[in-house]
Amino acid sequence: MVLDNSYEPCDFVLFGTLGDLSRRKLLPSLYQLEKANLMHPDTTIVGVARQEMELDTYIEEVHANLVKFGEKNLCEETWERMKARLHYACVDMKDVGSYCVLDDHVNPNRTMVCYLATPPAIYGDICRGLHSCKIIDSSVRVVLEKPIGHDLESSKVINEQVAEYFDEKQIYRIDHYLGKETVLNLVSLRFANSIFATNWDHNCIDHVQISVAESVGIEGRWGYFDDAGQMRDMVQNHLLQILSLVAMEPPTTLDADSIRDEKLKVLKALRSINSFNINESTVRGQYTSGFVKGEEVPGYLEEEGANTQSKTETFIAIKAEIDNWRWAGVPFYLRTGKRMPTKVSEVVIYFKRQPHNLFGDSFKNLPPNKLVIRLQPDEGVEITVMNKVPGLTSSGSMDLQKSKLNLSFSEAFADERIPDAYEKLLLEVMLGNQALFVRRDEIEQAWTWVDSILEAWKQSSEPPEPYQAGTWGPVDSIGLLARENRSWYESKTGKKK
Ligand SMILES: NC(=O)C1=CN([C@@H]2O[C@H](COP(=O)(O)OP(=O)(O)OC[C@H]3O[C@@H](n4cnc5c(N)ncnc54)[C@H](OP(=O)(O)O)[C@@H]3O)[C@@H](O)[C@H]2O)C=CC1
Ligand SMILES: O=C1O[C@H](COP(=O)(O)O)[C@@H](O)[C@H](O)[C@H]1O
Repeated sequence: MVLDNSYEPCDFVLFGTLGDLSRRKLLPSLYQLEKANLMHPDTTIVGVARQEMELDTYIEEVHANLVKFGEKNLCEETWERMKARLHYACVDMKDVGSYCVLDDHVNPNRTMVCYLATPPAIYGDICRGLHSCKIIDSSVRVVLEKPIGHDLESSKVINEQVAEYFDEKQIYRIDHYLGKETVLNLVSLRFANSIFATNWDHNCIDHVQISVAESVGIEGRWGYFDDAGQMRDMVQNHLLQILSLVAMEPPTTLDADSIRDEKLKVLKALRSINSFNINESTVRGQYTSGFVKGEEVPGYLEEEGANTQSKTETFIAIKAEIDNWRWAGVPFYLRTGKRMPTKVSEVVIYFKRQPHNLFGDSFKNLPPNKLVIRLQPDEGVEITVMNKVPGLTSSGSMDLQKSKLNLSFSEAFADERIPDAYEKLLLEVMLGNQALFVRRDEIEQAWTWVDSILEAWKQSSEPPEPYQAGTWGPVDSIGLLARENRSWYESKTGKKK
């Protein structure tokens, strides 16, 4: 990409610049944009935190973080350019009076991007603080990190607090999965290929599987995770966003609202899961100690800081149904968990079997065609097809074999570096394009669906099923598909389930 005339410089103000997300993801992503010459020469980066700090110390801090979490061997020329952009402002984000210091760092004649890498509980305080020093006008953009709320009600409160000062057109809600190259590729795969565009419905598709497995546990985040669980941490946002992109109708254009309107319709069409259908539609689990990649790991209840009575789920499998014309009768099976054998995210489309068998008794059960979209790692797309085995047979019958047409991005685009999701998203905010950010109504609709499941679990008083770390989740998750004569896709990168 090359910067064009429409790309304006901005003051990129990073609230929570000393926090984990900023250090591990945001500052390294800004560095990569710098390296790729995608930062406007006049753009500045203003780090904001509550610690008193000289600019030189902040610069040293950023440098150390880039080395630790970004590139070991920083490109000196890139770093010199990035360093020249850095400012630091000390603000107690809960103290309205402390925001005036920002006047010394931002230029009122330029676009200001406020990235709130702080706990969502203080988003309202930050907006109030910015308002108090008269810094907000219609050109200011605000970026909100997830999770926005804990349920529909608290999400509405946060959204309202921000909406008091910012119009929806100024608000960029992050779901970092929308910045992943392969998630974006769902749109091109579906709508740039007529072979898929015309076969993408209940006439041709039997069912869809979306799996997002992680081998890590909760990584020292007990306080946050135990309150959230896998449902709020992964399903409410990432899995429902992937599902929406897979299931949405073709948007009229690729502009932000066309895409978001279509995603919203999918979320609205999701059949409610409640106490009547909770047992047949969901399975939740909690990991016990085990081995992941040969290393012994503790169970969830033995993690540092754990409450040993916790019933929080670390694994979920859901049979989701979309009540609309396109998807009637096509289940979408979602599965996500911590401490699974490997890190792998995939969407697998199972097409319907052939209506009639031409190939004799040995091929009575021809396997269905499958489209496997590997989101991470080993990003790529694979289709399984049946082929004639070359050669002659005395009976004259045809021998068939299952083969794979495999497009691996690392081979096909060997010279291209796959950017981190945050690089893409930060660039889009600076360009002022909201297409990859989640609109308020989408977030609230997703909460409506998720809250109903959480409420049904609460009423059932059943604890999550234990599963050993290093496995693919509780046995019942296999049953969720097996009772419909289906099974989970066995990932190439993973072990047998
Ligand atoms: N870390 C991650 O991988 C991910 C994080 N997120 C989201 O990103 C956001 C930030 O998370 P994370 O970086 O992990 O959190 P951290 O707690 O590591 O960082 C938050 C930062 O906000 C600062 N802060 C909090 N309150 C105030 C205040 N009153 N005044 C000034 N500064 C304040 C903290 O300052 P101090 O250090 O002084 O307390 C800290 O630097 C959260 O919304 C989180 O949910 C989302 C996805 C992944
Ligand atoms: O948002 C989150 O995502 C990560 C997984 O992200 P990925 O890009 O590594 O797939 C997850 O580990 C974390 O718990 C969650 O908050």
